[in-house]
Amino acid sequence: MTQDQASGLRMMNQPNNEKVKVIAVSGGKGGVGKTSVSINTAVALAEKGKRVLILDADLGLANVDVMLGIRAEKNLSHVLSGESELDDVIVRGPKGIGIIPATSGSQTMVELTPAQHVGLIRAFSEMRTQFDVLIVDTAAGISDMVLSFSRASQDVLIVVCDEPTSITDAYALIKILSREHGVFRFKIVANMVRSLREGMELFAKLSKVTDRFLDVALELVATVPYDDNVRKSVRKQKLVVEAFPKSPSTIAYHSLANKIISWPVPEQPGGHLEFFIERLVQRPDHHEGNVSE
Ligand SMILES: Nc1ncnc2c1ncn2[C@@H]1O[C@H](COP(=O)(O)OP(=O)(O)OP(=O)(O)O)[C@@H](O)[C@H]1O
Repeated sequence: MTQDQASGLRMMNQPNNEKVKVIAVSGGKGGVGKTSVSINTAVALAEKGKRVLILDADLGLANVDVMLGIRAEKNLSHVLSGESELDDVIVRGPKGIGIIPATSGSQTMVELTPAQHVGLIRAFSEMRTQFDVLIVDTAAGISDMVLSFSRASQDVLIVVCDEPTSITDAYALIKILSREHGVFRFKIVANMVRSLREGMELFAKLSKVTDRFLDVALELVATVPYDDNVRKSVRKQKLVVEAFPKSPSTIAYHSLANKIISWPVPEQPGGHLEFFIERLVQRPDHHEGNVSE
């Protein structure tokens, strides 16, 4: 689809001009806590009155719905194949958050075909469901899908934890996003840390290498403590923010949610998801940097 076609679709289908904040949550490495950060923060935002939608773009492994014990009849694969619209696959989670489930684990669709990519862009431009924040829980690694969602989002959150490969994989992701996709600002979440200090040290480790080799700006936006209640609540198929409202990680997710609310949404003519779709269709060499300058 060309950009012109994309504009046409938007003009036909955008129901209103509400501004939407789109945040990609990435990590480079798997298992760092991306999904936990995405859904707990989503529920914290919902508790503050925001309408939140999570796109589970972790196409290799269905995650969000499993973590919440939700049985989804339809998922992103039905949208990609053109059988369903995005509005029809959205399932409701705690506090009314909307979830667009990923394809099931049996389907290995880590990379999208060009036709599926076009289908996804069309699906977004035709979506009628109203929301204030879209959180894209991307897959681990640096597939095209991760790169295009990160490029298209206003804010890119990178989750890291204290494991050597977490820092190197986060660095690899930041390098490719900055060098080839025009993303220069990154918001770092230090996860599973034993102390605030450990979080700051982790951030310092990553900034040291990015400052030396890349032209990017990193900001530490959250330090989520290691918290046994995260796993305990998963076993109950609940989220820690619901099951343990006073737990240290819950407090950290709420503080991240408050920050997210304070981040400006860039002024875009037409509003809604226009910029997101625009940037999903953009080729990597046509970028201008993240929008949240
Ligand atoms: N703050 C935390 N304290 C303790 N355990 C945590 C914390 N955050 C996440 N975990 C645990 O770490 C494991 C990995 O978390 P999660 O599934 O959210 O990671 P992920 O990065 O999305 O992984 P994947 O890429 O494999 O989907 C889970 O067992 C989760 O319960």
